Amino acid sequence: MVHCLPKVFVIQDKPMLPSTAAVAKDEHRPLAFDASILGSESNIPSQFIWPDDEKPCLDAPALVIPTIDLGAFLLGDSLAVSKAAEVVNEACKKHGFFLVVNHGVDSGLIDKAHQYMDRFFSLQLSEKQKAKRKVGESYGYASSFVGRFSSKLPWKETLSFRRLYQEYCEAMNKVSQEIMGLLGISLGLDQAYFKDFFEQNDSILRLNHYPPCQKPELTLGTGPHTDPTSLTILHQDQVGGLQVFADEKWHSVAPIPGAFVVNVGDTFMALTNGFYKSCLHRAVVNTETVRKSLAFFLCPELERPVTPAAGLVTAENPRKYPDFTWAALLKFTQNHYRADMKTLVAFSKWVQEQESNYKLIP
Ligand SMILES: C=C1C[C@]23C[C@@]1(O)CC[C@H]2[C@]1(C)CCC[C@@](C)(C(=O)O)[C@H]1[C@@H]3C(=O)O
Ligand SMILES: O=C(O)CCC(=O)C(=O)O
Ligand SMILES: [Fe+2]
Repeated sequence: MVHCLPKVFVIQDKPMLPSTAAVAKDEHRPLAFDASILGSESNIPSQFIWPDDEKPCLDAPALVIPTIDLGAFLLGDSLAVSKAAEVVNEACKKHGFFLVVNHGVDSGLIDKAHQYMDRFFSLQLSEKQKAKRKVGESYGYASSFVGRFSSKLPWKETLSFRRLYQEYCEAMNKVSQEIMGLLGISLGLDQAYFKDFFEQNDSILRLNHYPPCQKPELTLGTGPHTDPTSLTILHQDQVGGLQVFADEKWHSVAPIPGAFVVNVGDTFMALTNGFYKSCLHRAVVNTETVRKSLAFFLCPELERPVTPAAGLVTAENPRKYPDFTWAALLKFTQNHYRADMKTLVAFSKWVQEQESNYKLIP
């Protein structure tokens, strides 16, 4: 009901996905999230309250995270290479998540990227809205996706783009190529296999800005999901809030200055025919401090067929997913399905349905 809505909301366009929440008359119109005001609001709007079975635990135990010394791997010493390959193989088969240190990315560049981010998110909402993401597009400014969803809204604002932040993206591209070399070796493939596959790519950089929340036990900065993309290289600030699901429970991932958090996404899981798991994760918020993260999502070229390496399809491990393109999966997550922990299964079903519908047309 309109009188329940705090004044921080501004009316925007219609949502693309049907609401699953009971919405009162005027709540059919989605709203915008003004971080500067909502951070001190103790009356949390219902659209931001997550169902009980998905509510966060704020004191999750810390995960012991496998760590890769990328510098040592790149020197090519055979012992360091086989050690690194063993660590990623184990981590990716189990939960799809590891840390990378000694990666060679200048700390000044990372700091600069965070400072630019501060400048953007501290602008007034009306200014940020000038970069607003258009319906059906995956780039631009989004405040809680109020134009896309109407329940389980994430407590965050994001800015996603492809070409800006050139220097940072180039550094991430280089690191991701090196990690792809290591992932190839770890699967018994040629070091060049995934490097070649991802040499041309349609990657995305996303800046996540999580304002404080007075009731963090009710909300989520980013809901539980696996990334539909291939490999995510995330830099989180020192606040903490990232959680990973491993050994049947949620764990917190303590920030380590200068380290990158790397996780496998659904597209890479498909490329390995399910050998490597896409990592289930989420982000919680807190009452005191703004939290920021920079996520580089390595993605294949939009139209390049995503099909598993021949050596990974065997009699014991037959094909798990249909061939697809990143363009199709991206479209699926932007227009039909909100990425969660079951995206790849839902998408595979959708692809198969599309194919059988197509065959029915004479
Ligand atoms: C292709 C993508 C969709 C989301 C951004 C991303 O680049 C990779 C992860 C996806 C996401 C973060 C998963 C949780 C739900 C989501 C809506 C979000 O909270 O941001 C997802 C992103 C999206 O814009 O659809
Ligand atoms: O902010 C974080 O720590 C995680 C963000 C995330 O999972 C995402 O953007 O896909
Ligand atoms: Fe993610």
